[in-house]
This record gives sequence, C-alpha cells and structure tokens, in this order.
Amino acid sequence: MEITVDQMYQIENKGHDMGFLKKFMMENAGAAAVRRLLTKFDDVASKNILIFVGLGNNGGDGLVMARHLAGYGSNVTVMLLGDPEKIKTEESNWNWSILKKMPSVNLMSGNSLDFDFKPDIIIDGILGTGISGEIREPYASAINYINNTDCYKFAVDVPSGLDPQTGNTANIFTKCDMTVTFHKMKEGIPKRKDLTGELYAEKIGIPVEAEEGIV
Ligand SMILES: NC(=O)C1=CN([C@@H]2O[C@H](COP(=O)(O)OP(=O)(O)OC[C@H]3O[C@@H](n4cnc5c(N)ncnc54)[C@H](O)[C@@H]3O)[C@@H](O)[C@H]2O)[C@@H](O)CC1
Ligand SMILES: [K+]
Repeated sequence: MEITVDQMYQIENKGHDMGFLKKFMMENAGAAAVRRLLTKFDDVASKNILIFVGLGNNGGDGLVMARHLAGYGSNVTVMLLGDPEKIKTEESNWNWSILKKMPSVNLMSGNSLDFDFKPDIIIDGILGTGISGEIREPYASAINYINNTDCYKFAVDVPSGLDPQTGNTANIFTKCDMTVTFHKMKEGIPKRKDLTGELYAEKIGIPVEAEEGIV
C-alpha cells in the first residue's frame, strides 16, 4: 500500500497531536534505518561512516543514525550542510544538541568537502519529502561528492533529488545501494529502484488511528 507525501505529512501531524511526538518518530526512523544498514555488514565497528545531513528532518534522521552507529563502534563523521543555527525543527535541533555532547561523533558543518579519511559507508540524510525544485548549494556539491565516491551508500527515506511523490528527479540526485523509507511507501519511490537500491519501508510507531480519515 503506497501513500502520497501529502498524506504522510497529515499522518505525521495527527500522530504528533495524539502525543506520539515527531521526536519519537525521528528516533524510531533512525533506529530502524541503522538496523537495516547493519544487515549488510558483519561488523561496522571501526568502519568510517560519513553522514551528510540537511537542515530539515531528513537530516534529523541522519543525526539519530549517527548516535546509534557510534554505539556500534563506528568512526562516525556528521557533515551538516549549513549553519547549525539554521537547523529547521525542534526535533532535529534536539538530536544535534545530543551529538554536541558526544566526542565519539565527529561533527562538521559548513561547505568544505575535503575529509581526511576515505568513507566505507556514506549516509544520505540530505533531502527527503521536503524537496522542492532544482538542487541548491551546498546540497548540490554534497550530492556530487556522494556520486563520485566509491563506497556503500544508504539513503534516508529517499535518495536525495528523487521526488518521493512523482518519482521525477531534480537536476542532480544520489544513486544508492539501499533506501529505507518510513511508515509507508510513498508513491514515487518504487519507480526508481535504479536509484534506491534495496528498498524497505519501516514502521516507526505512529498510532494506526493517526491514519483515520487520511488513508
Ligand atoms: N513524515 C514522517 O512521518 C516522518 C518524516 N521524517 C523525516 O522527515 C523528512 C521530511 O523532513 P522536512 O519536511 O524537514 O524536509 P526535508 O528534510 O526533506 O528537506 C527540507 C530542507 O531541505 C531544503 N530544500 C528543499 N528543497 C531543496 C532544494 N531543491 N535544494 C536545496 N535545499 C532544499 C529546505 O529548505 C529544508 O531546509 C522525511 O523525508 C523523513 O526523512 C522522519 O523524521 C520520521 C517521521
Ligand atoms: K535522503
């Protein structure tokens, strides 16, 4: 059963109003994404994992993944594509604040893309259902970096640049080995399995009643 992006936002807001806060959805999304990623590696301890995060909640999911992966002993670097002051939402900011207290996670922000390590895994938490229009900097350079780097690539919710509603792509977009979307599959994502790689939809604990009148 696939839903529209608009339905997803309505379900998310209704779940939040019921008390299942977006902060909880983000936690479950990040945790479910890590569990799927771990099925591809016997051991992620000491693997170099580079997580690109945008200023929206797609980025927030990536921040949750960073915290979980540090717990598995990975060398985690988070690259925030913008100014921390410009993180858009309370739930994403909440996760950034936790990471600032975790020396086990290397936090970077701004737009320099020269890293002093070769990533074994790249996580694309740049853009999700909030994509609109052609890709602007610094997201564009990050997407190009991801496409030009040879390693395992994981997309949070949807490969950045692919519109999860229509299945159309923007001027640039990531091509990943695995994609985990949340709650339910969005209509446009399965149209581009060449970009998603292995594709999964993971439940994130939203009360089933949050769908009433929407789906
Ligand atoms: N819907 C749900 O139930 C849940 C959604 N979650 C995550 O939330 C995401 C949606 O979060 P948001 O609504 O904050 O949106 P996104 O995080 O997808 O993107 C919004 C950000 O990207 C920027 N942006 C949009 N189009 C751009 C372009 N063409 N070039 C450059 N920047 C652009 C916007 O200015 C904004 O800063 C989902 O994809 C998913 O990953 C999760 O937290 C779990 C729960
Ligand atoms: K993404």
